[in-house]
Amino acid sequence: MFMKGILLVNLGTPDSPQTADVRRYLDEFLMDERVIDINAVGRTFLVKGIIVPFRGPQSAKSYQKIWTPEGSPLLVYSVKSAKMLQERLGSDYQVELAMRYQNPSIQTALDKLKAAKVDSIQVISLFPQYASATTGSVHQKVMELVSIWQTIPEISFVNSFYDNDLMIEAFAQNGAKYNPASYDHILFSFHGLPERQLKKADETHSYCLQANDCCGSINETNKFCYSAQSHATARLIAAKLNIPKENYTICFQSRLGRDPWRKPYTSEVIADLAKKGAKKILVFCPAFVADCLETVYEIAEEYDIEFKHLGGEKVQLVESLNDSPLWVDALEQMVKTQLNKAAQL
Ligand SMILES: C=CC1=C(C)c2cc3[nH]c(cc4nc(cc5[nH]c(cc1n2)c(C)c5CCC(=O)O)C(CCC(=O)O)=C4C)c(C)c3C=C
Ligand SMILES: [Fe+2]
Ligand SMILES: [Fe+2]
Repeated sequence: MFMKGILLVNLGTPDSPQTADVRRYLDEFLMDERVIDINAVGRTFLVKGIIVPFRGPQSAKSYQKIWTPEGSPLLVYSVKSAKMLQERLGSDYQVELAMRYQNPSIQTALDKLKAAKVDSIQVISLFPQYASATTGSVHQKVMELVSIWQTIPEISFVNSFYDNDLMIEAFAQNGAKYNPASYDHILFSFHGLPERQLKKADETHSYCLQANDCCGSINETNKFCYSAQSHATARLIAAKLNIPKENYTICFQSRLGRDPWRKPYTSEVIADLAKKGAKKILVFCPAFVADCLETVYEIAEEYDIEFKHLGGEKVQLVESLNDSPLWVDALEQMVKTQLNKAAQL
């Protein structure tokens, strides 16, 4: 009997919300040359000299606010959805969950798949939209680790799933519970990315952030662009929920440092909406398949407080896919589609 290995990989989270663990996490994460993509000396100075010592304690306080009795939401939901996928797929498959940074590590997960003598490994990075800093980094790490194995099994990688219909439906169903028509405005807030990284992904060097409405549709030039894929995800969810174009804004959150990141910034869009008299805003965060610091703290807590200070009433977060059965349907479909593709070759 052939045994198929499935490796699900999410970003990673600290082992605990204590400063030392948060610092270790930030260090591993931000020293990744795909994340802070500047020269090694500059990156080391910035990360080890500034961000880890100063941001560490501040981030630890934020993590303490979102930590649950079971642990960090990102890990708790990722583990739950991996278990649900294992149950769905049955005993011909072995599903392992890993985190790109910290634990459970990719090394440990790959060791388990190797011990199970799997015939193939399918890697699914849990980021709907491709970015070098996330999916690219996961794929590089897996390739590095597997490259020294004596026998390298068949390996496939899912590049992105920004338009997966079941995933779109899952976000739409979560949003529908809030009756989007009853809100003054809807935001699709994606994790930000430095403009520099978006431009580096554009091999023509003349399209991304330069052509008029460069993210308005997916085409040959921008098909791997994080921003274009984010815009496409937002359009698809909006279409499912019949949200007219003028009632929503696509924006980007969680920027770090002084370099320009993809605009508009969520914080500025929210401030602007408050100025215009909006009272209730509904926020989807479809760059995240599990709730995490960036959703339950940054959006539901920080931005809600800021909006209220500016005269607004509520910033309502649409919960992420977490352990929803429809999300597990989407994962199952990705596994089966990839296997069918391989069988046809
Ligand atoms: C969804 C995709 C993500 C992209 C793209 C991404 C890029 C990116 N992130 C940072 C810096 C930080 N991100 C942090 C948290 C964080 N980021 C993602 C996802 C993406 N990041 C998630 C899911 C999380 C939450 C993790 C959790 O434990 O809940 C943080 C740490 C938190 C903090 O201190 O505020 C930092 C720092 C950069 C620099 C970057 C692109 C280059
Ligand atoms: Fe991030
Ligand atoms: Fe782009």
